[in-house]
Order: sequence, then structure tokens, then C-alpha cells
Amino acid sequence: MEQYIIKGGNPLVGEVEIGGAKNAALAILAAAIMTDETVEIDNLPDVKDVNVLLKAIQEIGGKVDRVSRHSVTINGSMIGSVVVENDYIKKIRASYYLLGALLGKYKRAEVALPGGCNIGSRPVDQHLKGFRALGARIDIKHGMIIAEAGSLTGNHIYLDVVTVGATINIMMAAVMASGNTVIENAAKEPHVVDVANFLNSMGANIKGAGTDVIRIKGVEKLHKTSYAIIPDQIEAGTFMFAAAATKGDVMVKNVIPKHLEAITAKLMEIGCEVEEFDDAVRVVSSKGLKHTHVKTLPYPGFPTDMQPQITVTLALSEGTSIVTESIFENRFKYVDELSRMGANIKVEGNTAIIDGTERYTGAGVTAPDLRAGAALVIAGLAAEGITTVDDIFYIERGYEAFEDKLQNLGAMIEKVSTEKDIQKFKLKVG
Ligand SMILES: CC(=O)N[C@H]1[C@@H](OP(=O)(O)OP(=O)(O)OC[C@H]2O[C@@H](n3ccc(=O)[nH]c3=O)[C@H](O)[C@@H]2O)O[C@H](CO)[C@@H](O)[C@@H]1O
Ligand SMILES: C=C(OP(=O)(O)O)C(=O)O
Repeated sequence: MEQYIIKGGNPLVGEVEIGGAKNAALAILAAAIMTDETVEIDNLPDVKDVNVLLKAIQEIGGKVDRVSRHSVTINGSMIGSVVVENDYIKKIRASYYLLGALLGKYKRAEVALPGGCNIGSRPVDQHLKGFRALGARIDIKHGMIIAEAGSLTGNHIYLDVVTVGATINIMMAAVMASGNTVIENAAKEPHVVDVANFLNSMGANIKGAGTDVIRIKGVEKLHKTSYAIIPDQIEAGTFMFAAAATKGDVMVKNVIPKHLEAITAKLMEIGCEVEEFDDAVRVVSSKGLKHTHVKTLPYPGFPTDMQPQITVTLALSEGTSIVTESIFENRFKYVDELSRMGANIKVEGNTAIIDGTERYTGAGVTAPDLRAGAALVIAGLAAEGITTVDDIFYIERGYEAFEDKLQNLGAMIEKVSTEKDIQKFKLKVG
């Protein structure tokens, strides 16, 4: 089994290039099959979830050609099946986007209930409510969601909770419905806007993405496009907090600074300097870190996908910090692992009360999910001595070449799978 081995204590210094946003890419790939013409997608991150989705698209008859590591063409004209149920697809969350895309185009879809990180109960009731409002019948049988409609008709849909997945999914299904759809209480995340821009570049008529009311005029057909995915806000934020926790100086390149405002604001509150450029941010952490409070919220609030990374950093900051997780009820599972490294954190319900410690000490820890895994790597980079992080397949779901990018910043980290590799690493780092 592969794991990361890390010798901590080096400040991260240098430049890192951020890839395309995983959570935009997954929706955009699914949406790409909605036209029979060939779509080119650039700035695609080479991460496991993306590759699983591409495989699922191929399995139902979509033609996928890799132009380069970060670029594919997709042609959905030969799709022969609307049933998506392979073992891999059940493990990722974004499989649900095939439901919206297939339902929108073929008025029928059968997709396995989605998986994704085990961070809470994660219902899909709002997705289904939206599809029903557009005229689909929904059945859940043998682990499959079956959606079917003679035709789809636009409607007025109010989402009971702000949900990224349901907003995007309903938007996709509504794009080729007849008439107008209004989604109220819509999510405003940058990837919602990116998917709307992508669909519009294929001929859709979507207005208001990025606000809480999205208006869609149905069109009959979508056409080819060539589109580059936005940079990954969460990958960028992860490197920004890695710089802060290791007392480093990192230029995070190929980002949209506006998308990072909530992250930047918290870093400044805890004493880091953050310099913004057109498409880069530089984080310098030269003084002792200060405590703060943070609550995860839908965009433009502080993202839940950054909660473990800020918690790991606050546990190294002076004083008492409070982190409230308001999106997913089970996203503090990594705290027990972090405690083995010396963190003082008490979790009560959806709140973590953190008493800052001066340093972590290396230990063997296990990633319980994607972002928590990345956060444990940050802890290892800041710790005294050696840390191993197990179950790194979670991290590989969403970070491309994580260890290479960290090594380029001076981190002593390697992916290892045998005792011999571990001994070799220990000899190398002394
Ligand atoms: C593949 C992908 O893009 N995943 C992201 C997506 O997940 P995901 O799309 O699952 O998250 P949502 O935004 O839908 O979830 C937000 C909240 O709404 C609730 N809810 C959601 C749908 C529904 O039908 N009913 C319902 O009650 C959820 O339980 C949660 O409490 O957005 C999350 C919130 O930014 C991120 O953490 C995930 O990284
Ligand atoms: C929770 C995440 O992903 P998913 O929704 O795919 O589980 C994430 O990207 O942090």
C-alpha cells in the first residue's frame, strides 16, 4: 500500500503552479456529452476522479481522446447507453452529474447512487426535487437512480439548502428543457459559474450564475466548443496554508485571486502576509501565527473543503481558535490523527476548539478523506521528525502530483510502498 513519508521542519519556499479545478472539471466533462459535436477541454487536472469519470463516459459510448496530459476532446454522438454503474463510478461524488447531463440530452438516465468523501450524510434530495420539477419521474432501485421524462419543461425551483451539486445538476438538465427555468437559492461557487460559462459556450442560455438566482432559457441543441477550466481554488488554498504552517514563502501561480478572498482574509488575520498579483498570490509566513475563529459557509464564505487545512494551521498558532463546520456534519475525523502529532483539539458537535501548540511531532497517521489527507501532509511538513500518511489514494482523488509540487518547494516528502523505500528515504534525509 502506498503512503507518503515526510521529514518535516523545512519551510516551503518557491513557486507552485495550480491546475484546473477538479470540481469544475467533473461537471464540465459530464456536460460535454450533451452535444453530438466534438468538445475540447483544456486545463483538465490529471487526478483520479477525473480519470474515473472519463472512463465512465467511454463505457457508455462517449469518445474520449487525450490531446495532452491536461487536454481532452469528447464526442457524445455515439452514446449508446444511459446506464452508468461501474464499480469506480459508485465511489465518486460527481457521478451524479451524468444524471443531469443524460437526462437533459436523452430524457432518461440510470446512474448509481454517488459516493465521494465520507464527510456527512450527503443526500441528493434537492437534485431529485429539481429533476421532478422539470417533469422527470424518479425511481431509486438496487442502488441506482432512474430518471425518466417524456419531455422536460422549465419550472421555478427553490432549493431548500444551498447546494453546489444540485444547482449544477438542475442547470444541466434545464438547459435543453422547453421553456424557462429559474433556480432560486442557488450556489454561487466559482465552479457553478464555470459550468454555466462552459454550457453557454456550447449555445446554452444561462444568466445569473454566481448570484443566488439562475435563469435558464431552454435551447434545442448544443454545439461544439473549446474551453479551459478555471484554476482550482482548493488546491491553491492548500498550498497557501502549507506555506503558512511551515513558516514559508510561496508564490502560488495560475490562480484567480478573487476566488481566494476568504482564504486570503484568514491567512492575514493569523499574521501572514499575502500579496496579490493578476494571476498569482504570494504567501509569506515569517512571524508567529495568531489564533482566529472560522466558520465554513457556501461561497463567498470560507470553503468547507479548506476546513482541515486551516485547522491544522490554527493548531500551530498561539492562543485558542474555534472552527465551526456548518456544511458537513462529519468532517473532523482527522482530528484524532492530528492529536497523535501533538495537536490539542477538542471537537464538540460541529465545532473544534483548538489550543495552539508550538510544534507537531512526526507520527504514523491515516488520511480519512481527501482534504483531511492533504491537511495531515501539511502537518507532517511542519512537524519535527518523520511522519507517514497512509491511505493516500484519497489525496490522489483531487491533487495532481502533490508530492512533486511539494518537493519543488523544498519539502522532504516521497511516495513509498515498501519497507526498503522507507529505509532509503530515512538514510537520504539523515
Ligand atoms: C464533486 C464536488 O463538487 N464536490 C463538492 C460539492 O459536494 P456536494 O455537491 O455533495 O455538496 P453540496 O453543496 O451539494 O452540499 C451542501 C450541503 O447541502 C446538503 N445537501 C446537498 C444536496 C442535496 O440534495 N441535499 C442536501 O441536503 C449537503 O448534505 C450539505 O450539507 O460541494 C461541496 C460543498 O462546497 C464540496 O465540499 C465538495 O467538494
Ligand atoms: C469533498 C470533496 O470531494 P467529493 O465531493 O468528490 O467527495 C472535496 O473535493 O473536498
